[in-house]
Amino acid sequence: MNSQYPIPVVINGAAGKMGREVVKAVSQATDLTLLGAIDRNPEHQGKDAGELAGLPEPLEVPITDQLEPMLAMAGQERQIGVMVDFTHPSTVYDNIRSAIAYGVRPVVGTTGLSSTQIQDLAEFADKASTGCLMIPNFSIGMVLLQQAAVQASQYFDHVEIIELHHNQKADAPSGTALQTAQMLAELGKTFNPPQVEETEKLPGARGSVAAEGIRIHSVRLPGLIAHQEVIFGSAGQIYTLRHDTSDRACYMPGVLLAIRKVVQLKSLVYGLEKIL
Ligand SMILES: NC(=O)C1=CN([C@@H]2O[C@H](COP(=O)(O)OP(=O)(O)OC[C@H]3O[C@@H](n4cnc5c(N)ncnc54)[C@H](OP(=O)(O)O)[C@@H]3O)[C@@H](O)[C@H]2O)C=CC1
Ligand SMILES: O=C(O)C1=N[C@H](C(=O)O)C[C@H](O)C1
Repeated sequence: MNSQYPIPVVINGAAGKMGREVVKAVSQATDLTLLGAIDRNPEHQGKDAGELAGLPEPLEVPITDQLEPMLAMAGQERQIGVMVDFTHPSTVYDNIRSAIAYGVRPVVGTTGLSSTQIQDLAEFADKASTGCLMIPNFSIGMVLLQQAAVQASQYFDHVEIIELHHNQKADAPSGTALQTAQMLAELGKTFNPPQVEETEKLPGARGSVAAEGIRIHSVRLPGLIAHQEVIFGSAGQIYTLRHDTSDRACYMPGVLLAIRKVVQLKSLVYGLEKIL
């Protein structure tokens, strides 16, 4: 592939909260070109993606709900095309398979896929020798939090995760909290050995166990964006790691990096930390 051409990018979910940020970020990057802006919302069909995202000038890229024709077009470009997906757990699996079928590289921010679906997509990408980046959290702060948590988990046997999000979020727990629990579980020990026999007077009061005894608690409230605490405890001490987002712009350096990296990959890679 010739890298003298900008990478054509199709954004799926372009009218959503994340999609609008990605429209702005991609349109401002000189090595990328916004080829298509997909969104199912009937209210936004035909609107200019740039104007919808709050840019002062139109980008002359209209919002359309036609994903497949747009992927077909991206698959015909001189440079490998990329589909960025920030949609919904109910549609992302099919979107990824379609993109790969058209030779377009998916960069997936949408969370809520099951581990079976992720495994299946990894096999599909592998067979097609097509790169796919699945990244539950694009912010550098979260990567650093997770690294610190992995380090701390060597010294603490008790840990719980609290994730807090806006109340428009479809999936619980968050993809990030699940990934964090998985990272700690990979250490090979079981956390939170029971100290007493517990009774939940209300089902779910103690959260849900993700892996190796690690519990995740999910909070949903208007006014929140995305936040996570990993709380370690041992006799006489508490060690708390916390990450807060105040603007979805925090994800954009990670999204742009992923777009540039995915065109070089031949299989599915999970997690921002793998491409830093
Ligand atoms: N990886 C990361 O760093 C981050 C990941 N996320 C994840 O990204 C995803 C999107 O988040 P966000 O932008 O906040 O969500 P929004 O609801 O704001 O945007 C989602 C967009 O996808 C559309 N959509 C919803 N359902 C479908 C469907 N079945 N088929 C096609 N399109 C659909 C929505 O349309 P409509 O308005 O009609 O519903 C909307 O335009 C979520 O899974 C979220 O968890 C979010 C932030 C960061
Ligand atoms: O829905 C969100 O907003 C977010 N979703 C991702 C997740 O589920 O981990 C990433 C971040 O927490 C924001």
